[in-house]
Amino acid sequence: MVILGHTIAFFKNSDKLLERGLDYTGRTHEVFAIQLLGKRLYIITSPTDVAAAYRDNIALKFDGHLNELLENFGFGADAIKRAWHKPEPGDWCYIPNNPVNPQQMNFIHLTEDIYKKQLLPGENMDDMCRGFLGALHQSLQWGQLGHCTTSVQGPRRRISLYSLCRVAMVDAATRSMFGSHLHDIEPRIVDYMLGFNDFAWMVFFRYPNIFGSPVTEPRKKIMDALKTFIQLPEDQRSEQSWSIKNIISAQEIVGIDMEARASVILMIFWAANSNEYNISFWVMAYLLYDDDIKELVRQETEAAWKSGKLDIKFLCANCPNMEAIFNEALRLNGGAMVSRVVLERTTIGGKDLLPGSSILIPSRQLHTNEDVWGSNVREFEAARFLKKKSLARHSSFRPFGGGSTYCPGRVLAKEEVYGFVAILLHRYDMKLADDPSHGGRKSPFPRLNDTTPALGITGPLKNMDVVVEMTNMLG
Ligand code: HEM
Repeated sequence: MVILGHTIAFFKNSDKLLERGLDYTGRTHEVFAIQLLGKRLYIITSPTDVAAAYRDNIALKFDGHLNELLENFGFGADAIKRAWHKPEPGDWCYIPNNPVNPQQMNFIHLTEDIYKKQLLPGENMDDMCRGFLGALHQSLQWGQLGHCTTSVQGPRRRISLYSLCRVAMVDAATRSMFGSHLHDIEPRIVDYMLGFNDFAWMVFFRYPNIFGSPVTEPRKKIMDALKTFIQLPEDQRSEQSWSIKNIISAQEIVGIDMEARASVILMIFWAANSNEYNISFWVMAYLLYDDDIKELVRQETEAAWKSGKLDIKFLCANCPNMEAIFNEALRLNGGAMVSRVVLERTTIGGKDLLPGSSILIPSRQLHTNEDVWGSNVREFEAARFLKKKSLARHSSFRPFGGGSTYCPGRVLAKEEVYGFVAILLHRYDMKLADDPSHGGRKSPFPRLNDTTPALGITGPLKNMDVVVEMTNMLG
């Protein structure tokens, strides 16, 4: 086994470092290791090894990794102890027939259970999606687009696609979880979430805080707003989602401090926001750069409008071209690096993994494995997932992770992104604007920002936006 690379190379360009690792091992996709902040990280990239790692819930556990995450987000030792404590009769946190926690789970597992019940398909998920789409119907109105507009000429305006996606999607996710309460407490909550997400990798990878990190201020502003929200009497949180209400009740019972309470909500709030605006940006960009595909998807999505109302279930079940493009966008831009702590000696791909180290499953390297995807791995191919439907279930396609932490928001995410695209294409004629800085021609397709460690869907490189000319079709 080879010990490669180092911390600086990882933070400078994690993708390049991992590609160097693959080259070093002859691109066989065998397991290799790097040293990161003094710790050994095994990199797992072959489809069979990935499937084996996700199956191994004993030696490769997420719970070990979760403690690190909780600490990074603001949990102290007392809160961690309380959060893992399973209520037993006579305990301070034991309530017989507890309606919030009928199975008497520890707070961590109860929280996971609550957000799964919120996010997996069912009534709670539908409620959340309704809140999200309701917010989009408002924020995507012609008169509300000032925040992303660079110029207006009669019925036409020029907009920044990236700004549109960032603000509209984060605003909608915030309202779907907290109603209007968090906006009322902190009117700049969307900006702060965007600022936090731009540098959230620093929190995850414990980036050394030598010069004061850019994630500190947005994190503090969000935490302050969440602390105020949590302490509101319940009747003043009337628009909150089912899961937020239940998690706050569970926190009160277990008695963790306010910093830890707000940290839990921040983690979930962040998970709901960290991928959606970037994937919406890429899907829209692919459509805008190919008029034929855009027209195909417009016709597909238009069929889901019934008497002026969008039928979201119909939309998600009847748009094969949209589905193929969504998957291809996830494949090319999904950079999640799923991590597990090695708790017991175990073997993956014939290699012994030692306790005390961690594993990393980098989806970018899975999604560009030529043995699986062919020689055009780095190219966008709109029909790739249409031609071979089984690719969507391949072990080397992991935009939503897998195993015990398989993204519970994956179905909701699809409804939200499809809904966003369907509303835009229904209301507006959208086309690429001529770009004066490119001699009046269209700007080149934006490049993926692969320069910082990715936690999910990555955005474009700084200053590589898509400028769009929009015309209002609804008058
Ligand atoms: C295209 C959009 C999305 C992508 C690509 C995505 C991706 C992921 C990935 C890769 C993980 C696993 C992380 C790990 O194992 O370390 C994850 C977990 C999670 N996601 Fe998503 N996600 C998306 C949308 C959403 C949405 C909309 C929500 C909620 C509204 C959400 C909530 C969560 C939660 C709560 C977890 C943690 C699960 C756990 O640890 O048990 N995600 N997501």
